[in-house]
Amino acid sequence: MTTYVSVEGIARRYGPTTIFEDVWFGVARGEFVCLVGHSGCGKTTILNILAGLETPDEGAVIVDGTEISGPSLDRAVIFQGHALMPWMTAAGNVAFALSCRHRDWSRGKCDAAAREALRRVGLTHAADRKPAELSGGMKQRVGIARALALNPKMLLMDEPFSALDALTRGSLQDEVARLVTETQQTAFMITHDVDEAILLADRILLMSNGPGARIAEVVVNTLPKPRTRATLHHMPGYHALRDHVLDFLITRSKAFDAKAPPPGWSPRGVPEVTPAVAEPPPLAAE
Ligand SMILES: Nc1ncnc2c1ncn2[C@@H]1O[C@H](COP(=O)(O)OP(=O)(O)OP(=O)(O)O)[C@@H](O)[C@H]1O
Repeated sequence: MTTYVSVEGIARRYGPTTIFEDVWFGVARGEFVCLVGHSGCGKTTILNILAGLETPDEGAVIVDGTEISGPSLDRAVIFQGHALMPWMTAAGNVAFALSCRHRDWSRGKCDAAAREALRRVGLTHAADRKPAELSGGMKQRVGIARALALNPKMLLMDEPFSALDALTRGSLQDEVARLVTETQQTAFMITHDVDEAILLADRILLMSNGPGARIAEVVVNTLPKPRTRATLHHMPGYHALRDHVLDFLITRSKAFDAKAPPPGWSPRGVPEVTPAVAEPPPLAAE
């Protein structure tokens, strides 16, 4: 896989406080990368830097060979809140984004493409409703439809399901897993939910606690796709993977010290681990 995004030594500082520094990683074309870490370590800042909404205090982000200098419709963001325009219908919201992306498209073409995008997320029936007439999950679906309709080169998601109830969250996670696998979408997502990361990610970046946070470890998720929430925990390797990420969050994220790093760690050579292969396959059913 070719590297699409290259994050090269970025840092964020506020006065004397370094939130994170020396952060290096890449995202390959078609890859789904999740960033996991405790509150305050700088995850949203990193996503905003990738989106071009913030500039790093040091380092650079190279996308497709060019350093980014601001936001682009090539990198669509799905936020925690859905950020829909309340006076427009669901279809209107998606069509508006499409008309910004494709200045030469007619109103009819934008509307048809918007309705197709809403169909893909199961919202055909709600296309003509305004956000106030939609549930939280439906609104978030509109946000997802809008981002996917733009056919971005990269999808950036900041805890897109965290404000939803557990049932809605689960079904949307499955939908996003299906859609990104189908479309081979390159994606970068922040989550606090370990199962969500295991469901969606090809690689999980584990960030140590701030201040002075770093990418401490990269976990390679070898569980086969397609994955669904219903089958995930039966997959051989799932428990080893989950325990590894949880152990990091509970103990190693605090203990990590970039001045006395674990053997084999360097900012540009963060160790990749593959916990799932360490777990023997379950015994065959009698
Ligand atoms: N204007 C500011 N001045 C000082 N510190 C700031 C400012 N803005 C953000 N920070 C700090 O930067 C750090 C990183 O914030 P960020 O939102 O990126 O963290 P996060 O890992 O995404 O957190 P969460 O998981 O809670 O969303 C936080 O510790 C925050 O307190």
